[in-house]
Amino acid sequence: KKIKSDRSTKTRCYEFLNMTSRSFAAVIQNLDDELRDVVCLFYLILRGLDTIEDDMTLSIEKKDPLLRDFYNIIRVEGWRFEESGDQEKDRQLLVEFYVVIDEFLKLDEKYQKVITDICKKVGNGMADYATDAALNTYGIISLGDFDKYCHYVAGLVGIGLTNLFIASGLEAEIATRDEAIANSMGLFLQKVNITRDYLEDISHGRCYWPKAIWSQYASNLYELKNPGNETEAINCLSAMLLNTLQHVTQNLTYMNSLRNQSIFEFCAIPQVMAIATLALLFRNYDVYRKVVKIRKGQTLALIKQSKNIYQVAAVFRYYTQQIMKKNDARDPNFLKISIVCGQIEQWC
Ligand SMILES: CC(C)(C)CN1C(=O)[C@@H](CC(=O)N[C@@H](CC(=O)O)C(=O)O)O[C@H](c2cccc3ccccc23)c2cc(Cl)ccc21
Repeated sequence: KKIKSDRSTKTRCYEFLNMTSRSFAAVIQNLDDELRDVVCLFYLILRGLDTIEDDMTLSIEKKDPLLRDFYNIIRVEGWRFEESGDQEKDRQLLVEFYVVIDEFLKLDEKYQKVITDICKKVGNGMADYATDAALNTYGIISLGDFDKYCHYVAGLVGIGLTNLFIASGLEAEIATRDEAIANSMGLFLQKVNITRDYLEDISHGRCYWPKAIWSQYASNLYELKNPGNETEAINCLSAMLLNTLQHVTQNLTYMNSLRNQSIFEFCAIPQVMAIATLALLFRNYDVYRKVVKIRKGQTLALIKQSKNIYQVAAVFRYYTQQIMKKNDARDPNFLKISIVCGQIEQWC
């Protein structure tokens, strides 16, 4: 009986992984044996946290303790959560969360320690911002707030992954130990998602674009998408791109320090997707009409181009040149964008 339940709980975890994240699940399953289960569980635990944070049907009184206590919850055998409302596939993960917990508690202590530590920091960070959103104040005012929020929801994931890579013994390079560049890996991905998801987020009454940026182009974030403000909207988008591009050279340094092939591809694929998405978003008014995504065919081509640092550098060089071509001298960010693109091309 026990053996059967072991097989089914681990299998069930991978079913959730494939259910909750399309293309990325394959990348995780491609990791070396030592890290595959660890990263799969880390991903599912973070997905559980994210589902609770994103659930607009949960009152702040319910949500706050759940987020702050999640690092303990992942040790409570049998725990499940049935009140989560909106996203069906994510909801099912929480209904059967005890499966993730069972597998998590089987991990080597050194991995449990890393994941617990990150969960505690992410949970508290999310709870801090959830309160702001509940109080309906714009939680993200300054560029510092922007980097802090992204640190909580994505930068810490980079730091956690780096600690898992080092704990596994598959990576030892000092450069990856530098928390600032591991943090930067996450900030880049999250800022691209935030820039891309403008319409979806404001339709849910959430806004993650920092006031320090949008207030230079409109008196409120919702106004940006109104007819007649096209030029301001496009230039605001450039300012978001400029803020996001600043992480690229650190990320290239991080990827250049990786030695394990499966870890390299695991880290490189989301980065090349992100730069391709960012280039597509640049000066693209569709951001204010729908969620702009790169085509499936482009995704597959990019995955093939993520095998080593030379290929990744070539991809970054290509999309940086695409951005330079679209750059417009009338845009107040024109010069700064060309400078940061120059720095990226220099690195490559
Ligand atoms: C918020 C986020 C960027 C951290 C989410 N995040 C990622 O975006 C995934 C990619 C992903 O989920 N893609 C989605 C597409 C999409 O959702 O837009 C897919 O289905 O293909 O990658 C990241 C991720 C992968 C590799 C290295 C990383 C280093 C620092 C931070 C995050 C890192 C991720 C790794 C883990 Cl373990 C957990 C979450 C993530």
